[in-house]
Amino acid sequence: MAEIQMALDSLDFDATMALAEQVAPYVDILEIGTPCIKYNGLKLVKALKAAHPDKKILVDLKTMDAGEYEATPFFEAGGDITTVLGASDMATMKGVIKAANANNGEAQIDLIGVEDKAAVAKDAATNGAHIIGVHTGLDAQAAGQTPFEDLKTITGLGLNVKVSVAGGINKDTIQSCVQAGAAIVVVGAAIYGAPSPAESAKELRALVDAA
Ligand SMILES: O=C(CO)[C@H](O)[C@H](O)COP(=O)(O)O
Repeated sequence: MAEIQMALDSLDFDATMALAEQVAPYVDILEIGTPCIKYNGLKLVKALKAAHPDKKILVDLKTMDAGEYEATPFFEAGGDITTVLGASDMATMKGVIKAANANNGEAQIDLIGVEDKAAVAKDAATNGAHIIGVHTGLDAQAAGQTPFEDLKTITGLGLNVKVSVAGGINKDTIQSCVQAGAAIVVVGAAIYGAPSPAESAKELRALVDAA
């Protein structure tokens, strides 16, 4: 069964906690988005884990250097998954993988901006990555890009890792992502931008479970 990850991309601490409360019944992973974690820091990781001990917390650090050093406190604060850029040095990725393993967590390699995504995915999987993230970022989405072809390329490699997909996923595309082999589907704007985020998350849950 594929997991749904809700991207909490607001900067506001209280709004983030409130949105998590609304969507939690329908999602598996609560993601603290990159701008949100930079703005709010470890305090938000602790608060979110305390409020939702049954959910995985992904901290979208998008680490680029000093992997183990940067990721460790976020795992210790209650994060279950942190992200590291596939554009970083393999030593950085290995540092985050080491921090994850030391804390019973998972390291996700984010392929955002990576030219040869298949090569990085293979290398990261060989080095113990837990999740490979196929990701079209917000700025690339605004330029008309989508993650769907890259998703097929990465799942087609048959690597022994979970594949996550993010980048403008909504109710019209979520089932095809699951059918293409995504173990985790990430949704941000399609939930937080909906008139009722809870209703949107509920609808997406039903679609994923039926896929
Ligand atoms: O990581 C992100 C941006 O870098 C977003 O959280 C991710 O893309 C999901 O949001 P959306 O569904 O709105 O694209």
